[in-house]
Amino acid sequence: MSLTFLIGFMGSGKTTHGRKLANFLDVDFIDLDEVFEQQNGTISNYFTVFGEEKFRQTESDLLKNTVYPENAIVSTGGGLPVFFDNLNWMKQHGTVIYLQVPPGVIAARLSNAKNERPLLQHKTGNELLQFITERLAEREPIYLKAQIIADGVGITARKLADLLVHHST
Ligand SMILES: Nc1ncnc2c1ncn2[C@@H]1O[C@H](COP(=O)(O)OP(=O)(O)O)[C@@H](O)[C@H]1O
Ligand SMILES: O=C(O)C1=C[C@@H](OP(=O)(O)O)[C@@H](O)[C@H](O)C1
Ligand SMILES: [Mg+2]
Repeated sequence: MSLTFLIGFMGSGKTTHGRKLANFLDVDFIDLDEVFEQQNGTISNYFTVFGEEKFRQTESDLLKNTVYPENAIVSTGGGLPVFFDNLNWMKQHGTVIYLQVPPGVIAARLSNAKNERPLLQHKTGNELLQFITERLAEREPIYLKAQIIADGVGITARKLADLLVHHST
C-alpha cells in the first residue's frame, strides 16, 4: 500500500472515517490536527496567540516534515489543501480522497462540535450555515482536484477501501 490522505471541509468526517479506514485496512492512522496539538497545544489557542497565517505555515511544515509509516491513513485539517502547494505535495506522496459532504449536513454535525474549531467559534444557526456554504464554495474547486471523490454522506470504511482498490487497478 502507501499513504492515503483524507481531505474535506471541517466536519466532513476525515478524523472519524480516517480512523475507521485505518482500522479496517490494519494500517497506521495519523491525524495531522492531533499531531499539531500534541506539539503546539490546542489549535484554538494557537490561532488566538499566533494568528491564522502562522498556523498555516506550521501546518504545512508539519505535513511535509512528518515521518510517515510506509502504510498509513492520514487525516488532515480542512484548510490544509488550500494553502501553499500542500495539495500537490499530498498527491505526489500518496493518494488523496475528498470526502464530499453538503453544507447543511456539515452545519448540523458541527453545531455541537464547533468550539474547538476557531473559524466557527461564536457562529450560530444561520450564520454558521452561511459561513460554511460560502467557505465551501471557495474551497471546493481545490478539494475536487483530489484523485478520488467520495460521497461522504453514508460513507463506510469498506466503501473507502473499495474506492482505493479501484483507483489503483
Ligand atoms: N456519518 C458521520 N460521519 C462522520 N462524522 C459524523 C457523522 N455523523 C455525525 N458526525 C459527527 O461530525 C463531527 C465531525 O467529524 P470529524 O470526523 O471530526 O470531521 P473532520 O475531521 O472532517 O472535521 C463529529 O462530531 C462526528 O461525531
Ligand atoms: O478548515 C479549516 O480551516 C480548519 C479545520 C480544522 O480541522 P478539521 O477539518 O479536522 O475540523 C483545523 O485544522 C482548524 O480548525 C482549521
Ligand atoms: Mg479532523
